[in-house]
Amino acid sequence: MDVHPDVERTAESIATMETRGAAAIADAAAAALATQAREGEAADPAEFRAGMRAAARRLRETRPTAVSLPNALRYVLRGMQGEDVTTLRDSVVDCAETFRYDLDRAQDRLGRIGAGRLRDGDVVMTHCHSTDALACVEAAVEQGKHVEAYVKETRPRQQGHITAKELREMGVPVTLVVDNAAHRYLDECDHVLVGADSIAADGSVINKIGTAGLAVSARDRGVPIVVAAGTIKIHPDTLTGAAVEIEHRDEAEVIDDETRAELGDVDVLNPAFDVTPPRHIDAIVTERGQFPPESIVTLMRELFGDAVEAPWQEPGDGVP
Ligand SMILES: O=P(O)(O)OC[C@H]1O[C@H](OP(=O)(O)O)[C@H](O)[C@@H]1O
Repeated sequence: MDVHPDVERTAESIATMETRGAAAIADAAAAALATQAREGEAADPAEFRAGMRAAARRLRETRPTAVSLPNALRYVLRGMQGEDVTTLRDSVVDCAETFRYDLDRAQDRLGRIGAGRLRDGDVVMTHCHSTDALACVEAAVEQGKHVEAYVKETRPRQQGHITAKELREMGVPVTLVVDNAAHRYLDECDHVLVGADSIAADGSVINKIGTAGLAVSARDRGVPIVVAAGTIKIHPDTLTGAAVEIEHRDEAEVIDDETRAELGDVDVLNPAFDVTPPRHIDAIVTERGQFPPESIVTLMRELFGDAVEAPWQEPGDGVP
């Protein structure tokens, strides 16, 4: 079934990482579902529902690791109610709007909670670019605290440059370092502050590749590791034992054509994420408060219950 061109464009933009970051992906997916509902050409309720499921599947298949994407799709499709096309359409559009509004508010709230951990004069080390992590720094700055940052470059896509720029816009002094220099500068830092793409039931944090190594180094240097992540990053499937799929991206992000030719027969791996175990994490800051990683499972049960639906599936199709 064809999906609305806007859904196709959004899916492309997520897959190519023009739209990136777990929260931004969730927001874009909800907006695309609203467009599918508003502008899709469905003759009857069954066709409307099938069109919504097809749009959700197209968005779902773009990137596998950030659970904010399927959580957004679940939220919007669960709100799809009605016996005629107009009611169905309105319910999806309303639900997508509520989701996007709540996502924004949740980030503001978690920012204020995370800011409570930062004292005047603190230095943070960041990895990749996380809007949740930056919300904590921004709130601290708004409270009048002076915060400085060591920003890891984050190979291969160098999202650290985005972080550096946004911190500078907040007036935060920034020192950009290559990833391998993190250990050297941790003694000058009071916190490691990162985001998350998914949080598993045991409190493991799945985030940009390099987070796990940074956490090991930070433990060694006695620097607390704080993960800023809205509850949209909680991965309900892990409650029943499912593993979080780690995305592997193209080798072209790591080496160019010329280097590829020089290297010859060499395998290149480009995993986008890694898993930091709960024992290396001090706190997970959400809009519902901050939690030790081990207690995330309680929040997960409260928010998602035990049954995880895949509302984009066609009836009778067993594959989520
Ligand atoms: O939701 P926010 O906090 O903005 O971002 C969360 C995480 O999403 C990013 O992944 P990518 O750059 O899309 O691969 C980073 O891993 C970042 O920590």
